[in-house]
Amino acid sequence: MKYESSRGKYHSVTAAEAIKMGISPDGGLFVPESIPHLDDKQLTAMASSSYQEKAFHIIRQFLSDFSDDEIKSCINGAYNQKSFDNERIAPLVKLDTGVYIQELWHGPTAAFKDMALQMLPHLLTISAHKTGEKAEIVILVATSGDTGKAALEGFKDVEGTKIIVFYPDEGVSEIQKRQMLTQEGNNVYVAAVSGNFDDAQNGVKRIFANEEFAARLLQNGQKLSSANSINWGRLLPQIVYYVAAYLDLKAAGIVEEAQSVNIVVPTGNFGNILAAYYASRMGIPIKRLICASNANNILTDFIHSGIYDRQRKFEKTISPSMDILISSNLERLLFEVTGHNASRVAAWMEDLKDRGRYEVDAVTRDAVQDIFWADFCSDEETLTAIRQTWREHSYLLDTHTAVAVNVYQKYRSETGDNTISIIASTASPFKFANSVAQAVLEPELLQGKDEFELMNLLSQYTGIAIPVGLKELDRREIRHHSVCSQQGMEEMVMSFLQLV
Ligand SMILES: N[C@@H](CCOP(=O)(O)O)C(=O)O
Repeated sequence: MKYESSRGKYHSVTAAEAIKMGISPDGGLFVPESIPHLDDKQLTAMASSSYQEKAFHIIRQFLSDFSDDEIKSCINGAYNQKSFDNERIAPLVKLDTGVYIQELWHGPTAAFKDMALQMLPHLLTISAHKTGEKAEIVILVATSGDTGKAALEGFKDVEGTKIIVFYPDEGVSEIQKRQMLTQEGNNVYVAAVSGNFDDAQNGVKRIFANEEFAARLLQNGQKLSSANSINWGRLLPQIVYYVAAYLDLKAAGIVEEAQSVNIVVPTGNFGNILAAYYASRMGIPIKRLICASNANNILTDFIHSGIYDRQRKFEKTISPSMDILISSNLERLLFEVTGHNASRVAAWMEDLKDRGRYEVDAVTRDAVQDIFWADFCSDEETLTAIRQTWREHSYLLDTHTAVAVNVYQKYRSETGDNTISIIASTASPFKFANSVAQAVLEPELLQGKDEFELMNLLSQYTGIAIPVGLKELDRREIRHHSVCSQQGMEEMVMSFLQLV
Protein backbone atom coordinates (compact mmCIF):
# COMPACT_ATOMS: atom_id res chain seq x y z
CA MET A 1 0.00 0.00 0.00
CA LYS A 2 1.45 3.34 -1.09
CA TYR A 3 0.48 6.83 0.08
CA GLU A 4 0.02 9.85 -2.19
CA SER A 5 -0.09 13.54 -1.46
CA SER A 6 -3.52 15.18 -1.49
CA ARG A 7 -1.95 18.00 -3.57
CA GLY A 8 -0.35 15.68 -6.14
CA LYS A 9 3.04 17.36 -6.33
CA TYR A 10 5.05 14.69 -4.54
CA HIS A 11 5.70 11.09 -5.44
CA SER A 12 3.98 8.17 -3.69
CA VAL A 13 5.67 6.88 -0.58
CA THR A 14 5.48 3.81 1.67
CA ALA A 15 3.54 3.92 4.93
CA ALA A 16 6.83 4.11 6.84
CA GLU A 17 7.92 7.15 4.83
CA ALA A 18 4.51 8.83 5.21
CA ILE A 19 4.58 8.35 8.98
CA LYS A 20 8.18 9.46 9.32
CA MET A 21 7.64 12.63 7.26
CA GLY A 22 4.27 13.51 8.83
CA ILE A 23 3.28 15.92 6.05
CA SER A 24 4.08 15.87 2.33
CA PRO A 25 6.72 18.38 1.19
CA ASP A 26 4.19 19.89 -1.29
CA GLY A 27 2.04 20.94 1.68
CA GLY A 28 -0.48 18.12 1.11
CA LEU A 29 -1.45 15.31 3.44
CA PHE A 30 -0.54 11.69 2.79
CA VAL A 31 -3.55 9.57 1.87
CA PRO A 32 -3.70 5.81 1.13
CA GLU A 33 -3.89 5.06 -2.60
CA SER A 34 -6.83 2.75 -1.92
CA ILE A 35 -8.98 1.84 1.06
CA PRO A 36 -9.01 -1.83 2.04
CA HIS A 37 -12.42 -3.44 2.38
CA LEU A 38 -13.46 -5.73 5.23
CA ASP A 39 -16.04 -8.25 4.03
CA ASP A 40 -18.81 -9.72 6.18
CA LYS A 41 -16.79 -12.85 6.84
CA GLN A 42 -13.86 -10.84 8.18
CA LEU A 43 -16.14 -8.63 10.26
CA THR A 44 -17.89 -11.65 11.76
CA ALA A 45 -14.56 -13.26 12.57
CA MET A 46 -13.33 -10.06 14.25
CA ALA A 47 -16.50 -9.44 16.29
CA SER A 48 -15.52 -11.67 19.21
CA SER A 49 -11.82 -10.74 19.26
CA SER A 50 -10.06 -8.40 21.71
CA TYR A 51 -9.49 -4.70 20.96
CA GLN A 52 -5.82 -5.46 20.29
CA GLU A 53 -6.70 -8.23 17.81
CA LYS A 54 -9.14 -5.96 16.00
CA ALA A 55 -6.45 -3.29 15.82
CA PHE A 56 -4.05 -5.81 14.30
CA HIS A 57 -6.48 -6.86 11.54
CA ILE A 58 -7.27 -3.28 10.58
CA ILE A 59 -3.84 -1.73 10.86
CA ARG A 60 -2.04 -4.44 8.87
CA GLN A 61 -4.27 -3.69 5.86
CA PHE A 62 -2.75 -0.21 5.66
CA LEU A 63 0.85 -0.96 6.67
CA SER A 64 1.92 -3.44 4.02
CA ASP A 65 5.59 -2.49 4.50
CA PHE A 66 5.46 -3.48 8.21
CA SER A 67 5.82 -7.10 9.35
CA ASP A 68 3.10 -8.69 11.48
CA ASP A 69 5.50 -8.74 14.42
CA GLU A 70 6.23 -5.03 14.04
CA ILE A 71 2.52 -4.21 14.00
CA LYS A 72 1.88 -6.40 17.02
CA SER A 73 4.68 -4.74 18.94
CA CYS A 74 3.16 -1.30 18.22
CA ILE A 75 -0.26 -2.48 19.39
CA ASN A 76 1.02 -4.16 22.53
CA GLY A 77 3.18 -1.15 23.33
CA ALA A 78 0.13 1.11 23.04
CA TYR A 79 -2.86 -0.74 24.44
CA ASN A 80 -1.94 -2.38 27.72
CA GLN A 81 -2.94 -2.37 31.39
CA LYS A 82 -0.16 0.07 32.21
CA SER A 83 -1.44 2.79 29.87
CA PHE A 84 -5.21 2.24 29.89
CA ASP A 85 -7.41 2.04 32.96
CA ASN A 86 -10.09 -0.01 31.19
CA GLU A 87 -9.25 -3.40 29.73
CA ARG A 88 -11.76 -2.88 26.93
CA ILE A 89 -9.65 0.17 25.89
CA ALA A 90 -12.56 2.05 24.25
CA PRO A 91 -15.68 0.81 26.07
CA LEU A 92 -19.23 1.48 24.92
CA VAL A 93 -21.69 2.67 27.56
CA LYS A 94 -25.43 2.69 26.96
CA LEU A 95 -26.79 6.22 27.49
CA ASP A 96 -30.37 5.74 26.33
CA THR A 97 -32.41 3.49 24.07
CA GLY A 98 -30.38 3.15 20.88
CA VAL A 99 -27.75 5.65 22.03
CA TYR A 100 -24.25 4.58 23.05
CA ILE A 101 -21.30 6.58 24.27
CA GLN A 102 -17.89 5.32 23.26
CA GLU A 103 -15.43 6.39 25.95
CA LEU A 104 -12.16 7.17 24.24
CA TRP A 105 -10.38 8.68 27.22
CA HIS A 106 -9.14 5.77 29.32
CA GLY A 107 -5.51 6.41 28.35
CA PRO A 108 -2.85 8.23 30.41
CA THR A 109 -3.89 11.81 29.56
CA ALA A 110 -7.68 11.32 29.75
CA ALA A 111 -8.43 12.33 26.14
CA PHE A 112 -9.13 10.43 22.91
CA LYS A 113 -5.76 11.51 21.56
CA ASP A 114 -4.13 8.74 23.62
CA MET A 115 -5.84 6.19 21.37
CA ALA A 116 -3.41 7.23 18.63
CA LEU A 117 -0.59 8.90 20.50
CA GLN A 118 0.19 5.86 22.61
CA MET A 119 0.89 4.10 19.31
CA LEU A 120 2.46 6.78 17.12
CA PRO A 121 5.87 6.75 18.85
CA HIS A 122 6.12 3.00 18.19
CA LEU A 123 5.02 3.41 14.55
CA LEU A 124 7.43 6.29 14.06
CA THR A 125 10.43 4.56 15.62
CA ILE A 126 9.90 1.50 13.42
CA SER A 127 9.31 3.73 10.37
CA ALA A 128 12.59 5.57 10.96
CA HIS A 129 14.42 2.27 11.30
CA LYS A 130 12.79 0.75 8.18
CA THR A 131 13.66 3.75 6.05
CA GLY A 132 17.28 3.72 7.22
CA GLU A 133 16.85 7.09 8.89
CA LYS A 134 19.92 8.29 10.77
CA ALA A 135 18.61 11.73 11.69
CA GLU A 136 16.98 12.50 15.01
CA ILE A 137 13.24 13.13 14.50
CA VAL A 138 11.94 16.42 15.90
CA ILE A 139 8.19 16.28 16.37
CA LEU A 140 6.39 19.61 16.09
CA VAL A 141 2.88 19.82 17.52
CA ALA A 142 0.22 22.52 17.56
CA THR A 143 -2.46 21.89 20.15
CA SER A 144 -5.73 23.32 21.32
CA GLY A 145 -5.28 21.34 24.51
CA ASP A 146 -5.55 17.57 24.18
CA THR A 147 -3.08 16.59 21.45
CA GLY A 148 -0.23 18.41 23.16
CA LYS A 149 -0.28 16.50 26.42
CA ALA A 150 -1.00 13.17 24.73
CA ALA A 151 1.92 13.69 22.33
CA LEU A 152 4.26 14.72 25.16
CA GLU A 153 3.31 11.66 27.16
CA GLY A 154 3.67 9.36 24.16
CA PHE A 155 7.06 10.68 23.02
CA LYS A 156 8.71 11.48 26.37
CA ASP A 157 12.18 9.94 26.51
CA VAL A 158 11.61 8.03 23.24
CA GLU A 159 15.09 7.48 21.84
CA GLY A 160 15.92 9.26 18.59
CA THR A 161 13.17 11.87 19.02
CA LYS A 162 12.56 15.31 20.46
CA ILE A 163 9.09 16.81 20.85
CA ILE A 164 8.09 20.48 20.80
CA VAL A 165 4.51 21.48 21.60
CA PHE A 166 2.95 24.90 20.92
CA TYR A 167 -0.36 25.78 22.57
CA PRO A 168 -2.43 29.00 22.38
CA ASP A 169 -1.68 30.98 25.52
CA GLU A 170 -5.27 31.66 26.52
CA GLY A 171 -6.91 28.90 24.47
CA VAL A 172 -6.81 25.78 26.66
CA SER A 173 -8.38 24.82 29.98
CA GLU A 174 -6.37 25.38 33.19
CA ILE A 175 -6.07 21.63 33.62
CA GLN A 176 -4.93 21.03 30.03
CA LYS A 177 -2.33 23.77 30.48
CA ARG A 178 -1.06 22.33 33.75
CA GLN A 179 -0.85 18.85 32.20
CA MET A 180 1.56 20.21 29.59
CA LEU A 181 3.54 22.56 31.82
CA THR A 182 4.35 19.82 34.33
CA GLN A 183 5.50 17.34 31.66
CA GLU A 184 8.63 15.42 32.58
CA GLY A 185 11.14 13.93 30.14
CA ASN A 186 14.54 14.75 28.68
CA ASN A 187 13.37 15.39 25.11
CA VAL A 188 10.23 17.49 25.69
CA TYR A 189 9.70 21.24 25.11
CA VAL A 190 6.53 23.27 25.52
CA ALA A 191 5.81 26.88 24.56
CA ALA A 192 2.73 29.08 24.74
CA VAL A 193 1.96 31.06 21.59
CA SER A 194 0.20 34.37 21.90
CA GLY A 195 -2.79 33.85 19.64
CA ASN A 196 -5.29 31.10 18.98
CA PHE A 197 -4.94 27.50 17.82
CA ASP A 198 -5.05 28.46 14.13
CA ASP A 199 -2.08 30.79 14.72
CA ALA A 200 -0.15 27.95 16.36
CA GLN A 201 -1.08 25.44 13.64
CA ASN A 202 -0.22 27.92 10.84
CA GLY A 203 3.10 28.62 12.52
CA VAL A 204 3.92 24.91 12.65
CA LYS A 205 2.89 24.42 8.99
CA ARG A 206 5.09 27.37 7.99
CA ILE A 207 8.08 25.78 9.71
CA PHE A 208 7.38 22.53 7.84
CA ALA A 209 7.32 24.43 4.52
CA ASN A 210 10.60 26.28 5.16
CA GLU A 211 13.28 24.48 3.12
CA GLU A 212 16.10 26.59 4.53
CA PHE A 213 15.05 25.64 8.03
CA ALA A 214 14.95 21.95 7.07
CA ALA A 215 18.46 22.21 5.60
CA ARG A 216 19.78 23.83 8.77
CA LEU A 217 18.21 21.10 10.84
CA LEU A 218 19.68 18.41 8.64
CA GLN A 219 23.15 19.84 9.14
CA ASN A 220 22.45 19.31 12.83
CA GLY A 221 21.42 15.70 12.12
CA GLN A 222 17.69 16.35 12.61
CA LYS A 223 14.45 16.12 10.59
CA LEU A 224 10.93 17.32 11.36
CA SER A 225 7.79 15.24 11.72
CA SER A 226 4.31 15.75 13.14
CA ALA A 227 2.17 14.19 15.85
CA ASN A 228 -0.96 16.07 14.78
CA SER A 229 -3.64 14.32 12.78
CA ILE A 230 -2.01 15.57 9.58
CA ASN A 231 0.27 12.53 10.16
CA TRP A 232 -1.29 9.34 8.77
CA GLY A 233 0.12 7.47 11.76
CA ARG A 234 -2.24 9.51 13.95
CA LEU A 235 -5.38 8.74 11.95
CA LEU A 236 -4.87 5.04 11.40
CA PRO A 237 -5.25 3.94 15.06
CA GLN A 238 -8.38 6.10 15.25
CA ILE A 239 -10.13 4.06 12.51
CA VAL A 240 -9.83 1.03 14.78
CA TYR A 241 -12.14 2.28 17.52
CA TYR A 242 -15.02 2.99 15.18
CA VAL A 243 -14.78 -0.50 13.69
CA ALA A 244 -14.51 -1.88 17.24
CA ALA A 245 -17.60 0.05 18.40
CA TYR A 246 -19.68 -1.37 15.59
CA LEU A 247 -18.37 -4.88 16.20
CA ASP A 248 -19.06 -4.59 19.93
CA LEU A 249 -22.70 -3.75 19.15
CA LYS A 250 -22.79 -6.66 16.74
CA ALA A 251 -21.26 -9.07 19.27
CA ALA A 252 -23.84 -7.96 21.85
CA GLY A 253 -26.68 -8.62 19.38
CA ILE A 254 -27.67 -4.93 19.37
CA VAL A 255 -27.13 -4.58 15.63
CA GLU A 256 -27.72 -7.32 13.13
CA GLU A 257 -25.70 -8.25 10.06
CA ALA A 258 -25.33 -5.17 7.80
CA GLN A 259 -27.52 -2.98 10.06
CA SER A 260 -26.41 0.66 9.82
CA VAL A 261 -25.46 2.93 12.71
CA ASN A 262 -24.89 6.68 13.04
CA ILE A 263 -21.67 8.06 14.47
CA VAL A 264 -21.62 11.43 16.20
CA VAL A 265 -18.27 13.19 16.62
CA PRO A 266 -17.42 16.48 18.34
CA THR A 267 -15.21 17.96 15.66
CA GLY A 268 -12.32 20.42 15.47
CA ASN A 269 -9.41 19.49 13.20
CA PHE A 270 -11.65 16.93 11.40
CA GLY A 271 -9.29 14.01 12.13
CA ASN A 272 -11.57 12.06 14.45
CA ILE A 273 -14.63 12.17 12.20
CA LEU A 274 -12.47 11.45 9.17
CA ALA A 275 -11.33 8.24 10.87
CA ALA A 276 -15.02 7.28 11.12
CA TYR A 277 -15.40 8.07 7.41
CA TYR A 278 -12.51 5.69 6.63
CA ALA A 279 -14.22 3.04 8.79
CA SER A 280 -17.36 3.42 6.65
CA ARG A 281 -15.29 3.14 3.47
CA MET A 282 -13.78 -0.06 4.87
CA GLY A 283 -17.24 -1.59 5.05
CA ILE A 284 -18.72 -0.57 8.42
CA PRO A 285 -22.36 0.23 7.63
CA ILE A 286 -22.68 3.87 8.66
CA LYS A 287 -25.82 5.78 7.78
CA ARG A 288 -24.79 9.24 8.93
CA LEU A 289 -21.63 10.83 10.25
CA ILE A 290 -22.88 13.63 12.43
CA CYS A 291 -20.37 16.45 12.67
CA ALA A 292 -20.89 18.41 15.88
CA SER A 293 -19.28 21.85 16.22
CA ASN A 294 -19.23 24.51 18.91
CA ALA A 295 -19.69 28.22 18.11
CA ASN A 296 -16.75 27.92 15.68
CA ASN A 297 -19.26 26.46 13.25
CA ILE A 298 -17.26 26.66 10.04
CA LEU A 299 -17.72 22.94 9.34
CA THR A 300 -21.49 23.17 9.81
CA ASP A 301 -21.61 25.93 7.23
CA PHE A 302 -19.34 24.02 4.88
CA ILE A 303 -21.34 20.81 5.06
CA HIS A 304 -24.56 22.76 4.44
CA SER A 305 -23.31 25.02 1.65
CA GLY A 306 -20.05 23.73 0.17
CA ILE A 307 -18.44 27.06 1.12
CA TYR A 308 -15.52 27.04 3.52
CA ASP A 309 -15.04 30.58 4.76
CA ARG A 310 -12.62 31.26 7.59
CA GLN A 311 -13.19 35.00 7.50
CA ARG A 312 -15.17 35.05 10.70
CA LYS A 313 -14.60 35.67 14.38
CA PHE A 314 -12.60 33.02 16.21
CA GLU A 315 -14.78 32.19 19.24
CA LYS A 316 -13.31 31.20 22.58
CA THR A 317 -15.62 28.52 24.02
CA ILE A 318 -15.88 26.11 26.93
CA SER A 319 -14.98 23.29 24.52
CA PRO A 320 -11.53 24.72 23.71
CA SER A 321 -10.10 21.67 21.95
CA MET A 322 -12.60 22.39 19.16
CA ASP A 323 -11.81 26.10 18.87
CA ILE A 324 -10.45 25.79 15.36
CA LEU A 325 -11.25 27.53 12.08
CA ILE A 326 -8.81 25.71 9.82
CA SER A 327 -9.72 22.04 10.00
CA SER A 328 -6.72 20.35 8.41
CA ASN A 329 -8.20 16.96 7.65
CA LEU A 330 -11.06 18.24 5.54
CA GLU A 331 -8.45 18.25 2.78
CA ARG A 332 -8.24 14.45 2.95
CA LEU A 333 -12.04 14.13 2.74
CA LEU A 334 -12.13 16.38 -0.34
CA PHE A 335 -9.40 14.27 -1.92
CA GLU A 336 -11.53 11.16 -1.32
CA VAL A 337 -14.89 12.49 -2.48
CA THR A 338 -13.40 13.99 -5.66
CA GLY A 339 -11.90 10.59 -6.58
CA HIS A 340 -8.35 11.73 -5.69
CA ASN A 341 -8.47 14.91 -7.74
CA ALA A 342 -5.28 16.47 -6.37
CA SER A 343 -5.25 19.52 -8.63
CA ARG A 344 -8.73 20.55 -7.54
CA VAL A 345 -7.88 20.02 -3.86
CA ALA A 346 -4.65 21.99 -4.26
CA ALA A 347 -6.57 24.88 -5.87
CA TRP A 348 -9.09 24.96 -2.99
CA MET A 349 -6.29 24.98 -0.43
CA GLU A 350 -4.54 27.75 -2.33
CA ASP A 351 -7.80 29.76 -2.24
CA LEU A 352 -8.08 29.18 1.49
CA LYS A 353 -4.54 30.46 2.01
CA ASP A 354 -4.81 33.46 -0.31
CA ARG A 355 -8.46 34.49 -0.01
CA GLY A 356 -9.54 32.92 3.28
CA ARG A 357 -12.28 30.86 1.56
CA TYR A 358 -13.08 28.29 -1.09
CA GLU A 359 -16.23 26.89 -2.61
CA VAL A 360 -16.50 23.32 -3.83
CA ASP A 361 -18.61 22.30 -6.84
CA ALA A 362 -22.13 20.92 -6.40
CA VAL A 363 -21.10 17.30 -7.06
CA THR A 364 -18.48 17.47 -4.30
CA ARG A 365 -20.88 19.20 -1.91
CA ASP A 366 -23.56 16.56 -2.58
CA ALA A 367 -21.05 13.74 -2.06
CA VAL A 368 -20.19 15.23 1.35
CA GLN A 369 -23.87 15.63 2.22
CA ASP A 370 -24.56 12.01 1.22
CA ILE A 371 -22.96 10.86 4.44
CA PHE A 372 -22.31 13.91 6.65
CA TRP A 373 -24.89 15.83 8.67
CA ALA A 374 -23.83 18.86 10.69
CA ASP A 375 -24.94 21.34 13.31
CA PHE A 376 -23.44 23.31 16.18
CA CYS A 377 -24.06 24.12 19.81
CA SER A 378 -23.60 27.23 21.95
CA ASP A 379 -21.84 27.26 25.33
CA GLU A 380 -25.17 27.61 27.08
CA GLU A 381 -26.54 24.56 25.27
CA THR A 382 -23.35 22.68 26.16
CA LEU A 383 -23.90 23.33 29.88
CA THR A 384 -27.56 22.33 29.55
CA ALA A 385 -26.58 19.06 27.85
CA ILE A 386 -24.17 18.26 30.73
CA ARG A 387 -26.79 19.13 33.37
CA GLN A 388 -29.62 17.19 31.72
CA THR A 389 -27.52 14.13 30.97
CA TRP A 390 -26.37 14.02 34.58
CA ARG A 391 -29.92 14.42 35.94
CA GLU A 392 -31.57 11.99 33.54
CA HIS A 393 -28.89 9.34 33.08
CA SER A 394 -26.39 9.92 35.93
CA TYR A 395 -23.72 10.16 33.25
CA LEU A 396 -21.15 12.93 33.41
CA LEU A 397 -20.15 14.46 30.05
CA ASP A 398 -17.19 16.66 29.31
CA THR A 399 -17.83 19.89 27.41
CA HIS A 400 -16.86 18.43 24.00
CA THR A 401 -18.93 15.28 24.29
CA ALA A 402 -21.79 17.51 25.46
CA VAL A 403 -21.59 19.39 22.15
CA ALA A 404 -22.00 16.04 20.39
CA VAL A 405 -24.97 15.07 22.59
CA ASN A 406 -26.71 18.39 21.90
CA VAL A 407 -26.16 18.16 18.15
CA TYR A 408 -27.32 14.54 18.14
CA GLN A 409 -30.57 15.66 19.84
CA LYS A 410 -30.99 18.29 17.12
CA TYR A 411 -30.41 15.62 14.48
CA ARG A 412 -33.02 13.33 16.04
CA SER A 413 -35.66 16.03 16.29
CA GLU A 414 -35.00 17.36 12.79
CA THR A 415 -34.86 14.01 10.98
CA GLY A 416 -36.82 11.64 13.23
CA ASP A 417 -34.06 9.10 12.54
CA ASN A 418 -33.94 6.47 15.31
CA THR A 419 -30.98 4.56 13.92
CA ILE A 420 -28.73 3.19 16.65
CA SER A 421 -26.11 5.85 17.28
CA ILE A 422 -22.62 5.94 18.75
CA ILE A 423 -21.41 9.20 20.27
CA ALA A 424 -17.64 9.58 20.46
CA SER A 425 -16.74 10.77 23.95
CA THR A 426 -13.45 12.56 23.54
CA ALA A 427 -12.31 13.52 27.04
CA SER A 428 -12.83 12.89 30.71
CA PRO A 429 -15.18 15.47 32.28
CA PHE A 430 -12.49 16.20 34.88
CA LYS A 431 -10.30 17.86 32.23
CA PHE A 432 -12.86 20.65 32.06
CA ALA A 433 -13.82 20.72 35.73
CA ASN A 434 -14.69 24.41 35.78
CA SER A 435 -17.47 24.22 33.21
CA VAL A 436 -18.67 20.76 34.21
CA ALA A 437 -18.93 21.83 37.87
CA GLN A 438 -20.82 24.93 36.79
CA ALA A 439 -23.32 22.68 35.01
CA VAL A 440 -23.98 20.18 37.78
CA LEU A 441 -23.12 21.77 41.15
CA GLU A 442 -25.01 24.42 43.09
CA PRO A 443 -23.54 27.92 42.38
CA GLU A 444 -22.67 28.56 46.05
CA LEU A 445 -20.42 25.50 46.10
CA LEU A 446 -18.31 26.93 43.29
CA GLN A 447 -17.48 30.25 44.89
CA GLY A 448 -13.81 30.99 45.44
CA LYS A 449 -12.65 27.60 44.17
CA ASP A 450 -10.01 27.10 41.53
CA GLU A 451 -10.26 24.47 38.78
CA PHE A 452 -8.27 21.91 40.79
CA GLU A 453 -10.49 22.26 43.87
CA LEU A 454 -13.52 21.95 41.59
CA MET A 455 -12.13 18.73 40.15
CA ASN A 456 -12.04 17.23 43.67
CA LEU A 457 -15.47 18.57 44.52
CA LEU A 458 -16.92 17.15 41.32
CA SER A 459 -15.48 13.78 42.18
CA GLN A 460 -16.96 13.88 45.72
CA TYR A 461 -20.36 14.99 44.44
CA THR A 462 -20.65 12.48 41.60
CA GLY A 463 -18.77 9.59 43.20
CA ILE A 464 -16.69 9.27 40.02
CA ALA A 465 -12.95 8.79 40.47
CA ILE A 466 -10.55 11.34 38.98
CA PRO A 467 -8.36 9.69 36.31
CA VAL A 468 -4.86 8.97 37.65
CA GLY A 469 -3.20 11.29 35.11
CA LEU A 470 -5.17 14.29 36.41
CA LYS A 471 -4.80 13.68 40.15
CA GLU A 472 -2.85 16.24 42.15
CA LEU A 473 -1.75 18.07 39.03
CA ASP A 474 -1.59 21.32 40.98
CA ARG A 475 1.11 19.86 43.23
CA ARG A 476 3.45 18.94 40.39
CA GLU A 477 6.43 21.10 39.51
CA ILE A 478 5.97 23.51 36.60
CA ARG A 479 8.84 22.75 34.25
CA HIS A 480 8.06 24.80 31.13
CA HIS A 481 7.89 28.60 31.01
CA SER A 482 8.47 29.61 27.37
CA VAL A 483 6.18 32.04 25.58
CA CYS A 484 6.50 33.33 22.00
CA SER A 485 4.58 35.09 19.25
CA GLN A 486 3.47 33.30 16.09
CA GLN A 487 6.39 34.96 14.28
CA GLY A 488 8.74 33.81 17.00
CA MET A 489 7.94 30.08 16.74
CA GLU A 490 10.82 29.28 14.40
CA GLU A 491 13.29 30.98 16.71
CA MET A 492 11.80 29.12 19.65
CA VAL A 493 12.38 25.80 17.88
CA MET A 494 15.97 26.89 17.15
CA SER A 495 16.55 27.81 20.75
CA PHE A 496 15.04 24.54 22.06
CA LEU A 497 17.32 22.65 19.68
CA GLN A 498 20.25 24.87 20.68
CA LEU A 499 20.80 26.05 17.12
CA VAL A 500 21.13 29.71 18.12
N1 LIG B 1 -8.16 19.35 19.15
C1 LIG B 1 -6.78 19.25 18.94
C2 LIG B 1 -6.25 20.17 17.88
C3 LIG B 1 -5.21 19.48 17.06
O1 LIG B 1 -5.82 18.41 16.40
P1 LIG B 1 -5.10 17.15 15.85
O2 LIG B 1 -6.13 16.10 15.84
O3 LIG B 1 -4.63 17.51 14.51
O4 LIG B 1 -3.94 16.82 16.72
C4 LIG B 1 -6.01 19.37 20.25
O5 LIG B 1 -6.55 19.03 21.28
O6 LIG B 1 -4.87 19.79 20.25
